[in-house]
Amino acid sequence: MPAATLDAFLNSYLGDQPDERRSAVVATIRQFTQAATKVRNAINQGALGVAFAGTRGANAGGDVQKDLDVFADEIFLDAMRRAPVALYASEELEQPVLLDRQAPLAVAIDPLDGSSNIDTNVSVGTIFSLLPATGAPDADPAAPFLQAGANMLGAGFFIYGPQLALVLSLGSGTHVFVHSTRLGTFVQAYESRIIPERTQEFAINAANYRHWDEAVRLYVDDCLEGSEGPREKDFNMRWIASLVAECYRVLMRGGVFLYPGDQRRGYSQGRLRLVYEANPIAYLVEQAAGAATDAITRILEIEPESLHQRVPVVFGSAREVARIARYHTEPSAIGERAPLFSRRGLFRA
Ligand SMILES: O=P(O)(O)OC[C@H]1O[C@](O)(COP(=O)(O)O)[C@@H](O)[C@@H]1O
Ligand SMILES: [Mg+2]
Ligand SMILES: [Mg+2]
Repeated sequence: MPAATLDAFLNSYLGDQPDERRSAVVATIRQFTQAATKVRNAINQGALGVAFAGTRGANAGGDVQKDLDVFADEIFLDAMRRAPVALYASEELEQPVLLDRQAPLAVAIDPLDGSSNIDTNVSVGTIFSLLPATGAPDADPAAPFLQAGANMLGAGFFIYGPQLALVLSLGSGTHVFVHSTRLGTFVQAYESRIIPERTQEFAINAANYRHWDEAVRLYVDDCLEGSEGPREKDFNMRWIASLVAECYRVLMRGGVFLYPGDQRRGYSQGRLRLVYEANPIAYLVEQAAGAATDAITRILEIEPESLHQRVPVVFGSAREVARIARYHTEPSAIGERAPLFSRRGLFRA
């Protein structure tokens, strides 16, 4: 495949007679790439950087805030001040920031995803969504962010890993660009991604096993039984604790990711945030022929009720995501572990 630059890709998205919205999308992505390069440079400095992994208080969602979370938020907010963006809603901020009330876009962002990995030199990232700026930005700044994810104009994430990469969808496929230090720009590295519909790899934080509901336990039990269980094949398990890294892996080779709700206090809706994390990831996964649900319902159809709400998340290879929904919606099959053969029919690959 000839390597196309991000610029060439964005120009072809613009077409010959770009409308205001498309022009705004492109201008915003250009600002994002500059900001991401700055954040990557800070991450590359590791402990040599300024107060790199220090902690602050808690953010709007109640998570411990690291200095790098705040630093990344400031860099991206600053970049969005130079973009045609009306409102900036961040995981790190209580309320959206009003930037340019005339502008056509609203940006939702998780400026630094996977922050628990900062000190461990594991990939972290920045996740963003582009939404149409609806309503009156002064009167109701939350309104554009409470649209169902299906209304998004585009979504993406940067991953600060061994490679700096941008995963991007503007509504027709999911594209991966790697930053070329030689060219000083992002270059398309792969064909538009297609997530295989079947998989033998799952990702979940198994330390929470005792807190899960029965459907999730049964699903994982069946995977762990491997070729001797009802799935009749062996599985591999992964957990990076960095959503961007998990999603990147799924885009590259398939797999399924679960962060379900569980019995821990504050975790009934899992850990991930609908507006800042689940929606953009679901958009990218669907655009790559995968599926994303809250275990049952398609994520992109959920209408957010509040900016920082959490949602259970299951995404990846479409058949595996559908199978996990069946573990939830057909409890009779779940309740009766025996006879094994009755489950075999229902859950066979
Ligand atoms: O530590 P846990 O419970 O396994 O959760 C890991 C998940 O939390 C996250 O780190 C949440 O994102 P933030 O780092 O932006 O808060 C995800 O990237 C990851 O999938
Ligand atoms: Mg996150
Ligand atoms: Mg974060």
